[in-house]
Amino acid sequence: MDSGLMNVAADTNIMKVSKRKLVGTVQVSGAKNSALRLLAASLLTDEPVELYNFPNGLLDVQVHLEMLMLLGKAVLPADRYVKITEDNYRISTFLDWPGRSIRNTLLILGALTTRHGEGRVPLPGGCKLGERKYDLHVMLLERMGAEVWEEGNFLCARAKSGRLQANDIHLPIRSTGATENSIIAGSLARGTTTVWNPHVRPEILDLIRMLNKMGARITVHGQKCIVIHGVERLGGVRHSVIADNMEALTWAIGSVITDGDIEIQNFPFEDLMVPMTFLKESGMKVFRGRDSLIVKGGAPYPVEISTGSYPGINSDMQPLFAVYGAQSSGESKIVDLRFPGRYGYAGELAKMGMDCFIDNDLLIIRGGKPLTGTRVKALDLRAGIALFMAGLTAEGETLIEDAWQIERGYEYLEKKLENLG
Ligand SMILES: CC(=O)N[C@H]1[C@@H](OP(=O)(O)OP(=O)(O)OC[C@H]2O[C@@H](n3ccc(=O)[nH]c3=O)[C@H](O)[C@@H]2O)O[C@H](CO)[C@@H](O)[C@@H]1O
Ligand SMILES: C=C(OP(=O)(O)O)C(=O)O
Repeated sequence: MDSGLMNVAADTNIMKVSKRKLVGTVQVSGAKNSALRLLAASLLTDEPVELYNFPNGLLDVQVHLEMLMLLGKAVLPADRYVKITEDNYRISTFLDWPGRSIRNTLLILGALTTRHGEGRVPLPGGCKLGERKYDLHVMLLERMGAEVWEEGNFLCARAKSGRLQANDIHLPIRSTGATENSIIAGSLARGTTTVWNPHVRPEILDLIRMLNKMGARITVHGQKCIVIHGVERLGGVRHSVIADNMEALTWAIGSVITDGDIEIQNFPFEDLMVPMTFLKESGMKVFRGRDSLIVKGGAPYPVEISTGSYPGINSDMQPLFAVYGAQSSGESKIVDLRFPGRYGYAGELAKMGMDCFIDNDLLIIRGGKPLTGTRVKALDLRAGIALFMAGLTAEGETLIEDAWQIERGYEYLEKKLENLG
């Protein structure tokens, strides 16, 4: 069966995509951006952490699990499940990881420093989205009594009094990672930490739910603040990872633009209210089941969106909105307020025939032009999946270089596609 996707050369990591409709049923996996945070939180306890609905197939998750093992944790993966234990090892506070780094090393540093008083981790990696600073992570650890410094390719922290001290953390922007790191660091700090202007989004609520099950005392006060009463120790936990809203949105958009018909199971309705409102207003036809969404193909209309904090449209979603807009007759406009100028992918889509230009911070797409397959490059994860979706609508073959980027955030893509055609 032609899955529409073939990894033609594993060594050069090129993915070949051809035109096809997506028809059938697909199950949304556990969320990358939740699973990674929960893995960092597993460092806060010496007791077992068991995660269900766990996306073992994701490249970033595999990197993270290996990092945990390097630190002294034992990892037992099974089907959509992982168990992390400490087995009497002394956990190392120096993550001497020689491979590709991930953004989550910042949270690993927060977890090591709050539990062991110190940590040393590779500088953060992750998608290159223009300037991606980590000054807020440094600021919050310093506010909690740590000294933080860089040493070559490593970021190091040490609690000056041996244990982090709770404090007020005022975030100037609703940073996802800085909110998560404050929660992680605050959970074992001495006293009460208040995070003002936090980013409250589904992945963060999932992290808080798990930590509270472990014995943490964290309360969310709307978008105003999150209060964390530090505790002496945290225990083991069994927890289920939330569904990946990015993956769910990908299949919904894929169904429309390939004129397909997909039932998306495990659809996180609550987490996608705003993006789905925009898409429904732009021609997406949906039918809601109990925990699934059926999306039928049809004519997409142009979109006008800006990205921002939850419940708004996540910056990660905008490359998919661009592909949606490219299929519609008319002009679509995108502005990314989270990562201004995150439009590198548009240049790659232009190679396939997408008619677009950038005007200051605005991306304008003149939709309705047919796309043609050619050789393009996945500049980051979401750029990669956007090219992949565009490839499903293009005449001829699309060859995506650096396709490993897609595997960072989409597991079992080939297998899922087999069920969709
Ligand atoms: C693993 C994970 O969950 N990654 C997500 C997380 O990234 P991440 O947590 O890195 O993103 P942030 O929410 O922190 O970034 C928001 C904005 O704050 C700025 N900033 C951030 C930290 C800092 O120390 N200093 C600073 O200036 C960033 O440059 C950006 O402009 O949220 C982003 C959206 O918000 C998503 O695109 C990423 O997929
Ligand atoms: C930007 C992303 O991830 P990371 O923060 O891990 O680079 C993403 O998931 O799109």
